[in-house]
Formats: sequence, C-alpha cells, structure tokens
Amino acid sequence: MIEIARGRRVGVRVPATSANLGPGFDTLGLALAVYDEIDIEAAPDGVLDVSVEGVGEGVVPLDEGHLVVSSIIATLERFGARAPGLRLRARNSIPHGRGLGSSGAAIVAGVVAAAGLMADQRELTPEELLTAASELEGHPDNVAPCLFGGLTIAWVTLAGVPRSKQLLVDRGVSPVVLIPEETMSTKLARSLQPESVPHADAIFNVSRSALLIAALAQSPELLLEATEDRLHQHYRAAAMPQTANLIGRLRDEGLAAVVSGAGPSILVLCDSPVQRLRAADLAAADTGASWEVVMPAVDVLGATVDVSAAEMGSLSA
Ligand SMILES: Nc1ncnc2c1ncn2[C@@H]1O[C@H](COP(=O)(O)OP(=O)(O)O)[C@@H](O)[C@H]1O
Ligand SMILES: N[C@@H](CCOP(=O)(O)O)C(=O)O
Repeated sequence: MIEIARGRRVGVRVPATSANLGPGFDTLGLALAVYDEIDIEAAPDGVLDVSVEGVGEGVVPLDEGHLVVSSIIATLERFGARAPGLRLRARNSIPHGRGLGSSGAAIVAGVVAAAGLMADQRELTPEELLTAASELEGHPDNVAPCLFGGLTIAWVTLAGVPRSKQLLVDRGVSPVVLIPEETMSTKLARSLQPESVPHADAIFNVSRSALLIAALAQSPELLLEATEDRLHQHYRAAAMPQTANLIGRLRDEGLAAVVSGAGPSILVLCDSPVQRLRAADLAAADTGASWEVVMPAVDVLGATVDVSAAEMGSLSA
C-alpha cells in the first residue's frame, strides 16, 4: 500500500477543451487556453477542506462529492495508494455545463494531482493517466487534449484501452468560442443520441473527420466542409435551438462553426482575423440569445503539475 507523505503539495493547471469539432464525435478534441488552477495538500487523515473561487463558487459541493476530490481519491485507490486527508484550493475559469470540458478538466486535475502525490513512489505513465481519466469521464475525447494539449485524436483499442495521438494545429487556425448563458448537461445530451445511425451518415462522417485532420494540420481553407457532421449535432439541436440557429447563420457565411462538446457553446474554427471578427459580430447581432465571445489560443501544454518536494515529510498515520 502506497502511503502519501503528509504535507506534500501539488499545484495543478488544466485547460478547457472543445470536443467533437463537428464530425469527430467522441474522438477529436482541442485544448484551449482557459484554465482551472488547483492547489492540493495531503493533510492528516479525516481532514477535507475544500474552497472554490471563480466558476462553481457556491455551487459545486465542498465534500467528497467535489469532482476533483472524488477523482483524486478514485485514482489513488486505483493505483494502490491510501487516500490521505486533503486540503484543496480551486481557482476556476472554465465554464460549467457549456461544452468546454469542465468535468473532463476536473477529472484530469484529480488524476494528475493523485499522480503528483504518489510521484516519489509510483510514476504514472501518460497511458495510465489517460486510462484513469477516460474511465472516470466515460469517453476520452475531452480528457486527452486536457492531459496532453493541442489537437488530439482519441480512440479505444479492441481491448477497451483508451489511446490518443497529439497533433499540432496549423498556425492559421484560431478558435473563437461563443458561450451562452444556458447550460446543458453532457449526460442529458448523450441521452439524445440514437443507438445506431444510417450507414450513409457514418460514411459521411468518416470522410469529414479524415478531411478535418488535414484542414486543422495544414489546410485551414478546407475547414468549412471538413466540419460537416451527421452523427450528433442534429439529434441534439432541439435541446439547444439558439445554438443550432446561430451555427446555421455562421455556416451560411462560410464560417466553420460547430457545437462545442455536448453544447450549448459554439466553437468557430477561423482561418483569419476577418473571420474572427465576423463570428463575434454575428454573435452580437443575435436577438435570440446573448453570447460571451472568447478568443482563446490553442493550449499546447495540456495539464501541468508542480510538486513541492520540500514539503515531503512524515507519512500520514
Ligand atoms: N472544477 C470543477 N469542480 C467541481 N465540479 C466540477 C468542476 N467542473 C465541472 N464540475 C462538475 O461537472 C458538471 C459539468 O459537467 P458536464 O455536464 O459534463 O459539462 P461540461 O461540458 O462543462 O463538461 C458541473 O455542473 C459540476 O457538477
Ligand atoms: N463527445 C462528448 C463530448 C462532451 O464534451 P463536454 O465538454 O460537453 O463535456 C459528447 O459530445 O457527448
């Protein structure tokens, strides 16, 4: 049994993500430079002291139900470590329930924090981190870019093991994120998906997903066609009509707009400053809803962990 040194501290930073990117349902994801930062300290047994500033303050639970806390405990147990008491300070900027990967980021924060707490006794590999985070989140497309940064292709092997490949995004591609006030639970959005889809739609999405990799990596001029989708967005559109309406207007003007994750935010993959301004203008002109416009860079670092070795001392009893 791995014992965590009492007083050991870990600082974690995790990026927002936008999953699916149109055709790449449960597969493609992009890390965005909007971050949650969490400081964690191993405390005496029985202590659980959680505070939250920013997004989720006064809303998320401050007990074992806090998603970062539960993910730390689950990950420590998964790798044979005894969970110590915990002090946790979160400063959150990733919006919740908007399709920007907040739950994936909270889970990744917990997984990498647990890895940091154990680091002197058990080094976790990138594959182990991805597997632990994907199992907690239920799908790998958010947690892969959150862990590793950039554009990621995530898949699950025939043996059921999540894997991912990181790619660099062409410098000409810049994301614009349009965030409405309404929220959408990812669980609810997933319940709207049918069990099976027409063969022609599957072929449609295979072609667009393959094209999208080329568009994002080297040919931004193909983004509009490459972001077409017949696998998930229309099944969920009735649950987020304002999102569907604005995406329609953006795409009519040649902008590669898609539902971000399970929605209701919109991701616009722009290939020029003119496109970015046009996306912001169309969002501002929308009379049906109000949209916060964010233009984050693509994050290329993924989750970062800062372990304070000086604090390592006696093992918690
Ligand atoms: N940093 C966080 N701390 C605690 N709970 C969180 C955090 N981020 C997300 N959550 C939980 O996850 C929920 C949102 O998850 P989800 O429906 O998957 O939407 P999203 O698209 O934002 O990932 C929040 O309502 C909250 O319960
Ligand atoms: N592929 C998932 C992505 C969910 O992303 P989130 O940011 O909304 O949690 C889905 O579309 O269900």
